[in-house]
Amino acid sequence: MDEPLLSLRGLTKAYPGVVANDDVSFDIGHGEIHALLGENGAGKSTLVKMIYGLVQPDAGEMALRGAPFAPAEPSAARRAGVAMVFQHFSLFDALPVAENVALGMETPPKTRDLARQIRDVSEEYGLPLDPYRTVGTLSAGERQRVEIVRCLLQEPQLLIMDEPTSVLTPQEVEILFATLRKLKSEGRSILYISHKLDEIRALCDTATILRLGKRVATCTPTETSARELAEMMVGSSFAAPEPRGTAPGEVALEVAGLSLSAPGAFGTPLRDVGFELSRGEVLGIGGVAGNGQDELLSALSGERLAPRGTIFLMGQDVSRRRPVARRDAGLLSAPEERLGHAAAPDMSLTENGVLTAARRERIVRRGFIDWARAKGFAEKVIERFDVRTPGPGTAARALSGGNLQKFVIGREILQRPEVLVVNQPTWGVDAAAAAAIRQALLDLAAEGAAILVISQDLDELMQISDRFAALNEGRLSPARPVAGLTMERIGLMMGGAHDMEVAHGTA
Ligand SMILES: Nc1ncnc2c1ncn2[C@@H]1O[C@H](COP(=O)(O)OP(=O)(O)OP(=O)(O)O)[C@@H](O)[C@H]1O
Repeated sequence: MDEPLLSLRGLTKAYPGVVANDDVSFDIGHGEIHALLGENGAGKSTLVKMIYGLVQPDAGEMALRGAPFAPAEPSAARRAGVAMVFQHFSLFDALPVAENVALGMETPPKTRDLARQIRDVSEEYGLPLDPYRTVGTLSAGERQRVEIVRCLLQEPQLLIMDEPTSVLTPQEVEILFATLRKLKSEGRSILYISHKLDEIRALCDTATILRLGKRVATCTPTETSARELAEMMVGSSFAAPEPRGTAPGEVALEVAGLSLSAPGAFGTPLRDVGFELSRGEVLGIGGVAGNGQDELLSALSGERLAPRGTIFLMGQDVSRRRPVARRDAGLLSAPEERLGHAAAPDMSLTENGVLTAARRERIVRRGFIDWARAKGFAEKVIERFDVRTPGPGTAARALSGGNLQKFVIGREILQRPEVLVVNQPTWGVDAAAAAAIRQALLDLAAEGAAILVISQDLDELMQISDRFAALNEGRLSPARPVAGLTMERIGLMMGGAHDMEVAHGTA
């Protein structure tokens, strides 16, 4: 089997102001798990979009099993045996699994037959899924299974996955890896985009590294250290974040007895949430996605008002204050979903800066927007946080995911919050940029701000938090100092075994 499954030769794609892929060539073999690595904006998404027929190359060619391959649209790629699982799922919450799968098919079978096929495939590949469950009730990991099973029903030869583990628990990651290894054993190939270098080393046979749109190397990840991989991506070495060891000061944020009903049919209610957060301190909140993370952020930011007497900022009850008033008082936040929630996709970075910094940066005065000041602020964020973009006039949607994330977090940090609440601050951000964001959060804490980091990345929380608490079905465990916390204890906290201590204490 000398001939590769897919060969890429000289692929080039330019956008205004940036060459997203520059003369990229490499091969993907049969039965190979091939990692695609690179910093934010290196061109990974653009490359896989060309393979999947979503974007047409300006130059270069592809061959699938030796035959010319130039899909004009995704359905052509699918017919040729290429399937893709996106980072953002395209599922309808109100419909059951089987109907969601049917919607993506050109000639769907009867629901009963399709349900059987879904069961068969999900059992065969170890991805348990009930075809009749409503998608809105599924966890992020289960939704991803729907997308994977939908792809597997097409019997693909090449499965493209864009950062699949960012929404999964450690256990779910293991299940996914077992599935991918089974596909490999059947001779199918996988192109795997990820920023998690340890995972790539555990799973992938080969890795291609892109930097600034060019292929810089193709290597064997098991023979290359995570540090070497990261350095190939950035082209230099970078420093891991260092805590500064400040002693916590007075309490800046206090939450007590905070209960809120679920915001919609598929949300999570908050149940008697309480914690204290001091100046100079980083409190990490972990937990599996969908356990109240978004709801906690909206209650703290003021997007949803909380019952009186539940949220205190520097001793003042802000529970009934709206977002603008909370911002004025020094409580700033950055939600998880960067496009649509944290940033308005069609607005420029300058305009997106105005959205949250209007008052604190004195961009709006006497009802007028000072555009020079607005642009200056956006430029400052771009420069300080190394946001790769042609300039502040660029629309938010034209930025790569990681670069927009750097902008969204940087925009809040530069407003010098008293309390900063962030959800998934480094989601989809490459290793070097993630280290820079974490360092910026630690620096902010060292300057006396109180920081609440909600994240599904346990390594991140262990690295930067002073104390850790877990959300489980809308309940928050007591916060514990991170020093001395074992993985087993963390697992128990995430699983909701909050009363362990009490039980032991009274035994
Ligand atoms: N539709 C578009 N219009 C203009 N520029 C674009 C468009 N899509 C991508 N780009 C630019 O092309 C470059 C490569 O982006 P791409 O999304 O492929 O990177 P990536 O490696 O997938 O990044 P990330 O890891 O952050 O998702 C970036 O500079 C990006 O801003």
